[in-house]
Amino acid sequence: MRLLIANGYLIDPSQGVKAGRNLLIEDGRVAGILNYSDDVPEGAEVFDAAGLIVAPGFIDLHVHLREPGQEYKETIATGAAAAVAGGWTSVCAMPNTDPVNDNAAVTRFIIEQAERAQLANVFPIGAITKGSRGEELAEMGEMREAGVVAVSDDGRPVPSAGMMRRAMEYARGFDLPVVDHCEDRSLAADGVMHEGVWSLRLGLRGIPALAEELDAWRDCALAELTGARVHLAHVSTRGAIEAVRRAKERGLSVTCEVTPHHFTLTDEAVEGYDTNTKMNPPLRSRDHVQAILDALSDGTIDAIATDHAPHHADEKALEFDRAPFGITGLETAIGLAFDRLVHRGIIGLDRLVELCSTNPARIFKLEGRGTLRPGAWGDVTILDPNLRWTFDARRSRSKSRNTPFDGWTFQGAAVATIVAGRVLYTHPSLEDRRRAIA
Ligand SMILES: NC(=O)N[C@@H](CC(=O)O)C(=O)O
Ligand SMILES: [Zn+2]
Ligand SMILES: [Zn+2]
Repeated sequence: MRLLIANGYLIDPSQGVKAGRNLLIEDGRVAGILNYSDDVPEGAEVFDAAGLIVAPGFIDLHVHLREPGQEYKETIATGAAAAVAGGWTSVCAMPNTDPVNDNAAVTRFIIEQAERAQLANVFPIGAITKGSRGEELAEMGEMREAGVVAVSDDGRPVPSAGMMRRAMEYARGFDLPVVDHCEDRSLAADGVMHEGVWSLRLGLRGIPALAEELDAWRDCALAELTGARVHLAHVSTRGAIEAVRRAKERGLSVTCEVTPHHFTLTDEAVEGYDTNTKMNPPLRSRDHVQAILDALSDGTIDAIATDHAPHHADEKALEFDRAPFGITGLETAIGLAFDRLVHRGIIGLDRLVELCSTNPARIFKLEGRGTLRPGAWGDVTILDPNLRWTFDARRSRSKSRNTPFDGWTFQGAAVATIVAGRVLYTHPSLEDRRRAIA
């Protein structure tokens, strides 16, 4: 099986490639980077990528697929379908399912379901503590054997510094990164949105920025103490970014991700009490959003991850106080990244690829991903920086529609998603781009 992605502009930061080249994929793997003038290899199907960017497959470090246990919100298959429709060739699945992915049996189940779906690659993340209850460490060794690529109690913070220290020491022994959801629950209490002018005005209980910042500082200090690989999930505050910046200056193995909603929206979006503006961490004030944009452009932020968190319409139909935290994000992330970051000059195209592919692969040590080196997996994301399109949540591949971006129009999209040489998604604008060569 041969696929030639022809006439595109290749951007692969992992090998410093930024040039017009053809990409050849053979039997699921990258076989080579060719010149436009080279002969089309015998029997290759040609995908014409003229005018498009060809990048190593995008990897989302943070999604919630809800299977096992809450298949009415999402399944591994529907989540993986939404992923490829959004340009993601791989997603990393958080363990807050029911049961929690805190043992090898659940890990193996997730991998089997993903293989059955034959869509995006799914890399499971195991729990840090049993049931993510924060009391007893989970069997990280067994889960690693079964295929987890990181550990996290996402959805909940690890409650004490002592427990986090032991978790980091244990995870370090298995060379697994510890992904932390930073939230000091004694400060966050029963808050439902960012604490500030808008929470006052709307009469909603606030979550102070400090709830995230305290845990971020704690985890950076513990990264130094333990030497563990530490990755901060969904950072949303100036202070958390400052903690990461300092940790990096000290040479610690600390990385972080931001979500598209946190670089796009402020807490003002909560004004209409739309529960699709309720997520954890909450939408922050303008000053925090500015800090995120600065950190995206100066390199402090390593990755863009969606924190795709599907919930059923009936749950989101409750009043703001009672609705669950979380929004979907797989299909709007790249549109938002183009609109809000690339076209506003905050990042360039190569940095976009770094944030969505090169760095995520490095952070979770995903072998043969995030690169188009010969021998790597033939996972490719094709981008059209100029395509104008409108997101219609009713046509989402996800089972859930809890998004604040329904009806938004974007300039820029992922227009084709290729996993191991199989073209799994193409935007309708690309019909006629594929032809088989006899
Ligand atoms: N982000 C959210 O608001 N919700 C996530 C949990 C989490 O990421 O902390 C969920 O699982 O629904
Ligand atoms: Zn979280
Ligand atoms: Zn999450």
